[in-house]
Amino acid sequence: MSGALVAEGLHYRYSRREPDVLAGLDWAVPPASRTVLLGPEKSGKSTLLSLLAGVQRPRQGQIRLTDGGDLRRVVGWLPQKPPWISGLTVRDQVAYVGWLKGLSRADAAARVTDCLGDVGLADAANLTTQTLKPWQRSRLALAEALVHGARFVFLDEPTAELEPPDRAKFWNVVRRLSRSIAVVVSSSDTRDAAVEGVDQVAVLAAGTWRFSGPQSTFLGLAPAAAPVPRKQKLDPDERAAWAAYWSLLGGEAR
Ligand SMILES: Nc1ncnc2c1ncn2[C@@H]1O[C@H](COP(=O)(O)OP(=O)(O)OP(=O)(O)O)[C@@H](O)[C@H]1O
Repeated sequence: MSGALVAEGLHYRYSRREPDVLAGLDWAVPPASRTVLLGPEKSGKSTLLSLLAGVQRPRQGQIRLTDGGDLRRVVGWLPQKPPWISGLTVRDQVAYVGWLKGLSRADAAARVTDCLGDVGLADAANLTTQTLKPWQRSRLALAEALVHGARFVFLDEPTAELEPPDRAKFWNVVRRLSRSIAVVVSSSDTRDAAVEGVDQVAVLAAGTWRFSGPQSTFLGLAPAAAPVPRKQKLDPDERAAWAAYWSLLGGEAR
């Protein structure tokens, strides 16, 4: 089994005039795992994931692999609003991104078929990007995040726009991918923390951890006295996730 990705003492702020968004965060992402990162709006989820994915650099602190590999070669990133190149086919866009990430043309072309299969887009390989539905576009971006052989992928709010059937299919893709790679999913929907097979849950608020640990421990935090949210029908685990989150945020969650 290969090593974990470890972050130590991460500090980040967007400008000198503004306070730190992250103020000394430590974290570890195990290999071949599924992690859900929860937090209220503007708590720093996107900032943290973009640092871990190498899109931005921390002001202080370090991110490293415990097995000493080259971080840039093993991380992949799915932004909240993934861009696409109009006019290319799905196959060509993924191959192009692979080439941009340093693969030879031949290696990129060879990886495309595997990646599109892994994300459930094999049937869409010859469609042009502008004809894709939103869920297909986010799968395309996921294939791009994986094309160079990522071992850790960071997905920023990938379930935010998905209806329940597409959400369930998305989690099936994550389960399949995480047999060999670590998948970290940020979300503002506590139902994602209750999905079967999630290993780790982390809760970030105002740039500091309120919780980080196994899903079973997280669900066990649920106080019986938590109010029941009215807007959604929740199964027992989803209700436990919501109640645990609510109590970790000191009753601020809605
Ligand atoms: N490009 C940017 N320039 C300046 N400030 C930013 C930028 N991006 C984020 N911020 C600020 O950093 C803080 C954390 O934002 P971030 O997007 O990381 O949180 P988040 O938990 O992902 O929020 P959301 O769920 O709303 O996307 C917020 O105060 C936000 O306004």
